[in-house]
Amino acid sequence: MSTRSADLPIDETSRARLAAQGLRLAVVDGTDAAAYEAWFRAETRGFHNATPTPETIATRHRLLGKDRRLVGVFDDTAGIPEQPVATTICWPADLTVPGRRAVPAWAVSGVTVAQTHRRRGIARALVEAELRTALAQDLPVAMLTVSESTIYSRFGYSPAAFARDLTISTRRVRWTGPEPRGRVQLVTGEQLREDGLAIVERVRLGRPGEMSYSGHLWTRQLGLAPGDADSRKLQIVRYDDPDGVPQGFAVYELVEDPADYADHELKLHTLVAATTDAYAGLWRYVLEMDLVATVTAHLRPVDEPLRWMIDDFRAVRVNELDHLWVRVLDVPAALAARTYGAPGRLVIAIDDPLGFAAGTWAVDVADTGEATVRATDDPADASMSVNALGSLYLGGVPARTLAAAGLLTGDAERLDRFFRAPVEPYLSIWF
Ligand SMILES: CC(=O)SCCNC(=O)CCNC(=O)[C@H](O)C(C)(C)COP(=O)(O)OP(=O)(O)OC[C@H]1O[C@@H](n2cnc3c(N)ncnc32)[C@H](O)[C@@H]1OP(=O)(O)O
Repeated sequence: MSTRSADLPIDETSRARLAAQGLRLAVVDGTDAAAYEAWFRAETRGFHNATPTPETIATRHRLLGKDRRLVGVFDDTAGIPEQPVATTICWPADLTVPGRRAVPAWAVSGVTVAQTHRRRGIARALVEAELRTALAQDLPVAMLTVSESTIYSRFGYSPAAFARDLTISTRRVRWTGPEPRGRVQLVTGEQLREDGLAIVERVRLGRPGEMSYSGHLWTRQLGLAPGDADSRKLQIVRYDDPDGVPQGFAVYELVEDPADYADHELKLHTLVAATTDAYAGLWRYVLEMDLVATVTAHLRPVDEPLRWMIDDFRAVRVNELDHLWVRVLDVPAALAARTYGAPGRLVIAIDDPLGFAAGTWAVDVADTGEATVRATDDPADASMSVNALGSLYLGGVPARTLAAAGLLTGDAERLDRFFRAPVEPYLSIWF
């Protein structure tokens, strides 16, 4: 699948649109080291990051060059013509949906346009091209995580999974949760390379919003990406159950407070647990660290049990952010990929300015929760934009909320009976 993605031809509509401006839209051959480097330098610059070292470029090329679709927009009159003036990188990944199953999705990332070429429709051409590329591969859904939440609604994307950043005042906290029965072990990233990924894989289907990943995204999480200056700060622990089986891990760094050595901040980068015991063991370890006054935890699930395992609710301050944005492209395939909370028939009318998802669709749900979905002329129970459908898709956003916000009309309670999932959607990584 991935080789095919990289080799698919460039979208003709966007190619012609950019050619009219004297720009060349092209697939970049990621297996060619020089072409990859030029693309990667442009992407790095687009995100205002430091110029990558040769080591970083070589590693990224090795990990990403072969199995990602790299796209660039070239301006042959630009100062560095071999470097694209715009980039994107895409690949197929499995997105977990309600019902412990996954839908194949088009992950879109690295969308940048050089400051010299902004606001002349280049990003629009790139983003729309990759929606059509997704459909050309029969991928019913596209997804991304965003730098700014103002960009992607116009293309039919909408937030479907939220996340929270936590700031915990550890001196106020006493552990009241279960006593973990296993053992927390300090390990190296290398030691966790295989076991850790196996744990990630085990939890993935239990949580709508999680996606399949490995390679670069996993290496980065463990601090094993060469050339990553921050990786030396990372410490890693693994949780082994009483039988010695690895059931979770945490990756964190400690930051000194120059004013008081006893007031370090522990930045929790990742905490993944396959069992409630591992969850308790890892959080307790983190909260009881000596010389630490504050734990900050980035990108945590909105239904984090932690606050119910300590004696002071207000020791945890919460900041919520939109995280995973979903774009439904093929309504029958996308909706049939998940299960539903109620049997029966639901008819929804979808408005989609780009056309892909537009229509009236009957969702017939069997007692098993599985659905068949087809176009219908029946009157709709509810009407909404493709954006609202994207937000409902993983089961986390209540239809009643969207109705109250004026984003859908019709029987929101019925929609909620069908669409709401028992597990809050969550994605534990940026991509
Ligand atoms: C999934 C990801 O990769 S998220 C990362 C997004 N990239 C970044 O944040 C890197 C820095 N920013 C950039 O590189 C560019 O400014 C981009 C990619 C955000 C936009 O590129 P441009 O080529 O300037 O956008 P383009 O001209 O195609 O604009 C398309 C539409 O988006 C709007 N738009 C573009 N950028 C923004 C923005 N930052 N905020 C709000 N709206 C925006 C434009 O007004 C235009 O609207 P309209 O067509 O509805 O009138």
